[in-house]
Amino acid sequence: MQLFVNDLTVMDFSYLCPRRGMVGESWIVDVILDGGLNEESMVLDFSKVKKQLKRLIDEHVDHKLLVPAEHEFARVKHDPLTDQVNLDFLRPDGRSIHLHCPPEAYAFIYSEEVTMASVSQYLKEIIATELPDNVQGLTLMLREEVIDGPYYHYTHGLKKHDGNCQRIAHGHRSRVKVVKNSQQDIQSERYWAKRWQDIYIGTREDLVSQSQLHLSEHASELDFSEHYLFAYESSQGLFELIIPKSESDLVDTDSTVECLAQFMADEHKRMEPDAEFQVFAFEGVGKGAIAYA
Ligand SMILES: Nc1nc2c(c(=O)[nH]1)N=C([C@H](O)[C@H](O)COP(=O)(O)OP(=O)(O)OP(=O)(O)O)CN2
Repeated sequence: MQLFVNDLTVMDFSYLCPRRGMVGESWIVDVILDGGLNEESMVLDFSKVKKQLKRLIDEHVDHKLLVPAEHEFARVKHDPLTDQVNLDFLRPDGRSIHLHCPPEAYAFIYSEEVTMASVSQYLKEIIATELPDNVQGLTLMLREEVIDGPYYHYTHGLKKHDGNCQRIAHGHRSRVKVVKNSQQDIQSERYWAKRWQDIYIGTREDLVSQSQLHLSEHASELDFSEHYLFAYESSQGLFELIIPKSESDLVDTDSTVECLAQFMADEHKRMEPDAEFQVFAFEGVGKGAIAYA
């Protein structure tokens, strides 16, 4: 017998890609369980499927940075004294990425690439150990939201959030809608899809100098003029990130979706002061903020 649950959850996370850098993603999870019936004549109570599987997925992927631990660019070092993990992703041509964060900020995928297949395998191994004996098989199907217009992938961290969004490198794949003078404006939507294609959105007040960071031996060799350096401390610990300027954008506010929607609306108003703008900024799938300028 097979049991299925579609739209079990949406995983919002970022991953490291040798070519694209840091990529924000939102993947929808569908699941199929194979097994015999238990004493309730069920493969597994839907409520348990939803709660237990979602909890495991949240714990192991959601709001984390996924690292392709077997890629030749990846260097990982745990400091047992501080319980911080240094991650260096040594992309060539000055595009390396470096982090110094609590262990919970990362998920290590033992593969050369982070793909739907490698993440599904990683989660399957974790979830399989927690299933009751009558459930013998598990299939996880990951998919992107179908978006019939422009969208972007961004990574950010919300230092004031009291949950996992405080992690400095988690992200989303998000659609955007811009209305200019009461008409949907595809040109403006394409502008944001290009500007924020694979972007790190940092808050200007989180910029620090190199002397304020815990640099790994790899990061200390960098040309710092080509990188932004961000750091903050929040309830889960100390978060530090060094990332190429060419793959980042700066805002003067926090990067909540409310602030990003307003940032976009204000940018349009600055470029065309005589027009009226309404921006629908999504954060992942099915939620977001609307701003006016
Ligand atoms: N009003 C706002 N609330 C939250 C914002 C925001 O910008 N404005 N942002 C976040 C985080 O960035 C987070 O990444 C949002 O992800 P989400 O998956 O929705 O968060 P949850 O874990 O709470 O939801 P699940 O569906 O359970 O994964 C948070 N809030």
